[in-house]
Amino acid sequence: MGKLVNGVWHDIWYDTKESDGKFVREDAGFRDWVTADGEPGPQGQHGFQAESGRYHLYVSLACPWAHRALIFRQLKQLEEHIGVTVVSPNMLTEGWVFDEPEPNYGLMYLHQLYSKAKPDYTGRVTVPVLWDKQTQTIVSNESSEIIRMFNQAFDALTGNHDDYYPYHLATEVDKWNDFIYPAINNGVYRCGFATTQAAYEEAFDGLFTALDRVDHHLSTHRYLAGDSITEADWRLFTTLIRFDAVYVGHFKCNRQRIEDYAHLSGYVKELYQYAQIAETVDFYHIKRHYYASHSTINPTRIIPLGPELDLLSSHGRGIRRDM
Ligand SMILES: N[C@@H](CCC(=O)N[C@@H](CS)C(=O)NCC(=O)O)C(=O)O
Repeated sequence: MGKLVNGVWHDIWYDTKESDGKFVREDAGFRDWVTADGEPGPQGQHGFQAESGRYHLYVSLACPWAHRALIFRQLKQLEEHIGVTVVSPNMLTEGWVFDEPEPNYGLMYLHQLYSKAKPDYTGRVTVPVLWDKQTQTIVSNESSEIIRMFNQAFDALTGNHDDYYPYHLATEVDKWNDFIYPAINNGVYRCGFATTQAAYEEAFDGLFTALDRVDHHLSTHRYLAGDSITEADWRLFTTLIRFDAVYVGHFKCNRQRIEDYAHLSGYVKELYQYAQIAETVDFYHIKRHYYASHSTINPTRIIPLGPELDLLSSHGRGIRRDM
């Protein structure tokens, strides 16, 4: 694990000294936007035109943020239009690496792609990365924005108009995202990467208070916003699906498992069983990455064999109705 400083790779772990032992995630460095016609993005970001075969997605199958992008590529039938390269699950001294040279330039390290885009780049080298082969640069390395682009920019090419951020639910989806990101999506990392007892306990309390609240909501609602699956559900899903396999043990998020929740347990199964989603979930990569890469947390790098997960049995969510 490390970062680029002025385009040069340094092998350094997260610095929590300045933040009382709390893990603070860095903002993504590339924030441009793909749009149907190349017009600027919603906040005036530089626009790149949606074209078949022009963009390439670099992901880790372990990473919950990259998983969002992979899910949207699948849901929106972008497989033929946007190529994908999966990094090795082991993130060690060179950060994310490729098991074999990546297909566009034969690079071995993801940080080489970042310095190709910006030779003096300073920042962490994260997945996902949406790469533009035409101008040879990173369009975006922010998953929440990549999935918004995938949700509609390529609709004319794919003919798929499914909308996971519909206008009439946008405020509600944003509200859920704002609640779930700090406490749950990033909350598990704040537990796992905390370096003081107090920072861990604060993250732990926030995490389980938030999970309790979501579980309660799901007792009377099938999904988070409205009566169909939205972006907010997929964003929550990528954390929930890793929870019992990794976060309970490795990140010490162990008050209870998702399987022990009355409603979250069925909800995560329903999303897992949604068409083509199970094939985006790879527990080998998930377990291997966390347990073998974070040597400060697990110095022996031993990867636990369990738990046995039951994700294919009946989810029991079909009869629920919004109230
Ligand atoms: N804000 C980014 C966060 C991505 C992120 O932090 N990815 C992790 C993997 S789960 C990563 O690549 N970490 C490498 C590092 O921090 O050095 C997003 O949502 O796309």
